[in-house]
Amino acid sequence: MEQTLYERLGGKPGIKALVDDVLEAHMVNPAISARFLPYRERPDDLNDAKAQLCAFFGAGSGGPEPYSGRDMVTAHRGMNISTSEYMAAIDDIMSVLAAHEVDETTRKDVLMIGYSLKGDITNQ
Ligand code: HEM
Repeated sequence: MEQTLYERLGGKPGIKALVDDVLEAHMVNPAISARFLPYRERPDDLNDAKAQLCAFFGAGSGGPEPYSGRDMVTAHRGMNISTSEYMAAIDDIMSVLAAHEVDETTRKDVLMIGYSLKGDITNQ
């Protein structure tokens, strides 16, 4: 039987490692670092954000963990995230997946899911 996306991403530990590195990448990406650097001063909030992201990606990729965070429109409302900021975030995600040697089909699957959320996240 085919593996779920969750399994292909390495399950819970694999997704945790990806989320950690994606947030680190956002903090040094000049296009979006200003949005994320405040978390450096608030490690508890950073850990909460990471836990929400792990649950979101886990639940969305076929894993057992429930996601109890906000929907994407509500979570990003009022931030006025531009299309170029959105693309910068997607670039970080794709780079981290490549660095973790996630295979190309899986990278494309993640890209499609990310792209499907664009309208919910940008210009809200
Ligand atoms: C595919 C793209 C994205 C996904 C899947 C995503 C997912 C999420 C999730 C699951 C949360 C947690 C929601 C909660 O705590 O209830 C969140 C929060 C957040 N996102 Fe995104 N996001 C994306 C793109 C972006 C972009 C492009 C930015 C900014 C450049 C951004 C900035 C933030 C910030 C600052 C928060 C924290 C909000 C708060 O705690 O008030 N996100 N995102």
